[in-house]
Amino acid sequence: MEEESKHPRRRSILQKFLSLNECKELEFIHKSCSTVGYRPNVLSTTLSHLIATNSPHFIIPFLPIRERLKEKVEEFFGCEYELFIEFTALISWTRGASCGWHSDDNRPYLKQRHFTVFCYLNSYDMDFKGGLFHFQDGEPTTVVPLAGDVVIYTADSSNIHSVDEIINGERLTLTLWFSRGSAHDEDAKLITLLSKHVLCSSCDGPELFLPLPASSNMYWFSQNQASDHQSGFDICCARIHVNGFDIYSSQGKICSTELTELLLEPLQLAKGDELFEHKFVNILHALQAVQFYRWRASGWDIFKAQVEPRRPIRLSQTEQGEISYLKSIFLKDQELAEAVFNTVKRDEGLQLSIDWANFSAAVTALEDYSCKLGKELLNSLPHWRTHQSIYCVQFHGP
Ligand SMILES: O=C(O)CCC(=O)C(=O)O
Ligand SMILES: [Fe+2]
Repeated sequence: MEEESKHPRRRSILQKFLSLNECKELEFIHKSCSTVGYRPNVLSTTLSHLIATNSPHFIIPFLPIRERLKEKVEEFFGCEYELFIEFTALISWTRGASCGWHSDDNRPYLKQRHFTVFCYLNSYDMDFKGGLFHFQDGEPTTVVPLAGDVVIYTADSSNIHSVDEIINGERLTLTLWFSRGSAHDEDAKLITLLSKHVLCSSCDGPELFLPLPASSNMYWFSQNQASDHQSGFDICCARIHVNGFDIYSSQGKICSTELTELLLEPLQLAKGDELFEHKFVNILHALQAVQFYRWRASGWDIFKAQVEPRRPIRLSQTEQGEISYLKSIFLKDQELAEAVFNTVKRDEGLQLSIDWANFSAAVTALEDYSCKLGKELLNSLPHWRTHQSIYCVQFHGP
């Protein structure tokens, strides 16, 4: 009771708390790494998933944002130095997803969640239709998701809320829950995972952080729950497809028993009758390049002059046939894939404007970007282990 009267605040909207580039960078990570979520039509990227798929370096861009949010939540609710981040995830909702009235601690196993933070990474009407957020009572009642805006509220029953059904597009948030209980500290769990996964794989240098796909079920999107891969689609192939690319397997003849393994093997990207010569280590690596290009596409002129354009190779009829065959396997329902992932208004021109010289520059820039994050991770990890806390470590010198 006393706690209530001292801190009666229950919610706040922080406008433009994240920069547009922060939103875009997290969008890149989500679209490169997400898996099908815990509910139909929902996709998610958790930090532990990034570690498990050999992409722990992608945790780095979350750190300054997590720190700023923690500070803000503690300040707003008057609990400085008392909170722990319980869970961090990128979550996207696609057509058909919605959520009725509820509070965020409404299950016995969720009682440790004391405060909720939703950062909107894209915008209502521009990137998706539907998906308005409502509080059952009090002010504000309705929140219109806009890229960069953040909603913070107490996770208890004083903040009953709902989200309208998504009509179209992909609605993306960075979601965090905060707890007063140190036993629920996400950092401690992540440090344990990082210590296991990273220390053993990093001996040869950070350039080895190439993605490693999880089980193929985790990427299979289907309308019916009991998915046997006979309907629906692979989300990685679908994202590559809606960006105007195809995948080509250089593994020679396709043997049907090994099809599910195929996406774990080296493959190439194609567009129309042109094949890009670069070999990606697996589907996630190819997807990363496509999403990176999409993220940075506007600034490529600077890079273009610095790289030798790699000439595309013309595909033969047989090779084009193989591409169509792969599509028929991994995009069983192509119409559904397009309906789920096609954006609402933006980037309509992107599919038409792919230029292999620019794309090649993007692949090189992605390597530099990943290498920089990888180095930062490897330098930070000993500090995190010592302090049992994940934070932005300041490095001096070159
Ligand atoms: O994405 C949102 O705006 C809210 C979603 C929500 O209420 C939840 O995941 O508990
Ligand atoms: Fe909720």
